[in-house]
Amino acid sequence: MKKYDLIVIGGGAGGLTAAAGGANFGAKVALIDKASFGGDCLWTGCVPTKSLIQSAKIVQTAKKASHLFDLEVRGVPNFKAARDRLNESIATIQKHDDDQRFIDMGIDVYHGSATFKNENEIKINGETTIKGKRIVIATGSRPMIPPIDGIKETGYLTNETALQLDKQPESLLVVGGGPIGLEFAQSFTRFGTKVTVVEMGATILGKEDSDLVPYVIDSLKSEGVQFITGAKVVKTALTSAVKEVTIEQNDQQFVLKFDEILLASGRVPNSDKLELENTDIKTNRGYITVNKKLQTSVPHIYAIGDVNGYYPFTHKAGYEGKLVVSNAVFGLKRNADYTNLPWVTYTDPELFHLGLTEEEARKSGKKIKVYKTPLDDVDRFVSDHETKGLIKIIADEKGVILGAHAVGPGAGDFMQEVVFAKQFGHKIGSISNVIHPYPTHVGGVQRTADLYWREKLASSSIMNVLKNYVKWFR
Ligand SMILES: Cc1cc2nc3c(=O)[nH]c(=O)nc-3n(C[C@H](O)[C@H](O)[C@H](O)COP(=O)(O)OP(=O)(O)OC[C@H]3O[C@@H](n4cnc5c(N)ncnc54)[C@H](O)[C@@H]3O)c2cc1C
Ligand SMILES: NC(=O)c1ccc[n+]([C@@H]2O[C@H](COP(=O)([O-])OP(=O)(O)OC[C@H]3O[C@@H](n4cnc5c(N)ncnc54)[C@H](O)[C@@H]3O)[C@@H](O)[C@H]2O)c1
Repeated sequence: MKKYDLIVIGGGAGGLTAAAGGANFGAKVALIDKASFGGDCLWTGCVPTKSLIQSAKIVQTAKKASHLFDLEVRGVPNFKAARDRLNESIATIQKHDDDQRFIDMGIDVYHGSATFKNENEIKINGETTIKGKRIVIATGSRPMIPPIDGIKETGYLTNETALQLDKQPESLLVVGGGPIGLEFAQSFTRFGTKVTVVEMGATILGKEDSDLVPYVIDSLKSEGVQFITGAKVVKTALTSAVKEVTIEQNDQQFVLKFDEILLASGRVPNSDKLELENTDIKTNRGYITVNKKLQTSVPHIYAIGDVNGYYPFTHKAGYEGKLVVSNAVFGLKRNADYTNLPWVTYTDPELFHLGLTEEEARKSGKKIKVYKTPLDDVDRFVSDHETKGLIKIIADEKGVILGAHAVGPGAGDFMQEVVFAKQFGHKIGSISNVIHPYPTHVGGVQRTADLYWREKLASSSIMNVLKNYVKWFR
């Protein structure tokens, strides 16, 4: 039986980082995946959806150009061409996740389903058994299929199938108003599908700062997306190639008809096929329980990425992949810390999230200050005619950044400066003191930080002294 310092189960964002890191530092590593390496992000998540979003943006820009500049733009956008483009993106990025790259690092690569024989031995496809001193579980998550009466018989799409359609549906019901649902809803709408989103909660994007969400709602509505909130799908049926959907809202039921249904109502962890019953690994609703060092209840076995239930993002899985190398390969005792973990929802306008929302900050009991700049106060957005949006930074009384949120074109990029400042303990005032080129979108971040000094000076007695000094000096 082959023996390893580190066995990594799952070759996605988390597992690939952990395996490469371990091998770089001289550990003997085995990397197992039941499919090709790359995981959800590469094949059915971030990469193809962002490619589709960009294609849809081109279509939208063409429509806008036609409206604004009397350009003649005619015809129906070719949905299949968008699919080809996203597959091209996958193929190009896949080269970084090729088997050979990991073999060249000295890693033993296995393709097959991994199961625990015991707490040190892993079976691959029920045949080969390998032994590891330390094991990292990085098996990710998959779409949750909600318990809707008739859904299986009616048929549905998930992020796994919606990206490879041959034919664009004329009408689409999206179940779930989270990031997956909305990114798909807007893209399909821009290509001409009539999209309705049903969301169980009182609002879509329920985890986001409530000041920002209306901008996304307005933008999607103006493009034709319909929202039904505080509602759930209770029943579906297939009648002469049309999907009949019974929706319940305020104790009333009504039926709508769609060509397709996309389920985007959350995720479930891929832990159920690992035969964890042969170990003492504990789970909570299927998510593998870990401590801050990312150890499971069996200390030499770690769990990273979506499967541990914390923040299902690629960059979080990558962060944990690096951390687990420190802990499992070097024997350090580093804790995971998500205080400075940003995320972005790639609707148009984009939505950026870092740290506490205003609601959370107020609930924390701290005395807080909220600094806001609407994008129509930022020259670059004004000259772009892209003024729908808001930048918001939440700080404590001393200017320590607690949260930062923005909605607007490119918010995911122009807000990164705040992540740097927050992570390295720079206060909001420091952002104001950095020279920003004019006119940039990130200039809006500086403008928001300027508000801190403006308020400080206005409320300070030094201001009166300064005014008297200036009078005297003149
Ligand atoms: C539509 C969509 C869009 C997204 N967009 C973004 C985005 O823009 N930005 C962002 O940060 N995140 C995004 N995400 C989330 C992101 O894809 C995940 O957080 C990330 O892929 C998690 O990485 P992971 O390593 O935990 O799991 P994965 O990358 O999913 O990797 C898990 C791997 O484990 C393998 N595996 C599972 N079980 C076994 C087994 N028993 N034996 C062997 N192998 C196994 C799988 O084949 C897979 O390759 C998106 C997700 C979706 C669904
Ligand atoms: N841009 C990004 O970084 C990005 C993009 C896509 C996904 N992701 C990650 O993937 C995770 C999963 O995304 P998601 O959008 O599927 O999940 P989510 O949990 O964020 O949102 C699902 C939504 O569906 C609603 N819902 C659940 N059951 C329902 C039902 N039966 N009827 C109507 N509504 C229902 C929930 O109230 C929720 O608002 C996210 O948490 C996110 O972290 C990230």
